[in-house]
Amino acid sequence: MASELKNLSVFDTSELPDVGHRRFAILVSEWNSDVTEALYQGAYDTLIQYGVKPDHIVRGNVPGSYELSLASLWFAQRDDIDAVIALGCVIQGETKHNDYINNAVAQGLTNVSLKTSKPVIFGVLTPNDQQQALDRAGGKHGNKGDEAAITAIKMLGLQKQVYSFQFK
Ligand SMILES: Nc1c(NC[C@H](O)[C@H](O)[C@H](O)CO)[nH]c(=O)[nH]c1=O
Ligand SMILES: CC(=O)[C@@H](O)COP(=O)(O)O
Repeated sequence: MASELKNLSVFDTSELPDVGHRRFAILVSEWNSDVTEALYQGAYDTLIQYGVKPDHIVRGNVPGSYELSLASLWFAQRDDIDAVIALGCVIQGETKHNDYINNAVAQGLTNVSLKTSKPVIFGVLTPNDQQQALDRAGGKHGNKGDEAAITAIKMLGLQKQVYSFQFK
């Protein structure tokens, strides 16, 4: 569903799990830092709002979104990390470079989540221009960081359900 039709900061919070004991890594790309810092603040604030302890959140900075995959693997392989939130903003340039980055990051983060069996959330904006980015980093379409954080929480809830479910 396009962001035009669904605000990134509006979501169902009726069945969120207790995450008071859960630990999160938030990775932030340094490219387009005006946007990615807003994404980070949204993700951090959302985690705190829904019960995560401040000292259970670790931040890591990467040079660009392409590096999010490897950094996510490093954190996800730690026993004391339950979920990873990867934040970036890849703005379309003059060449196809953004396509290669976006495809690499999307596949890379997916691979990390499947390799580690942990939520690794794709919080990377892939806008055509700066305004589209700002609209999705606390602007009229909400904040992708909010969405990424609540997605991590919901996936941990599903993970707990899956591993605790018993047929009668
Ligand atoms: N143009 C953008 C980049 N480019 C840098 C790459 O992500 C990577 O760091 C470089 O290719 C070296 O491996 N990164 C972004 O996050 N956003 C961009 O718009
Ligand atoms: C994807 C980017 O914005 C950056 O790598 C520059 O892209 P381009 O050289 O295509 O303008």
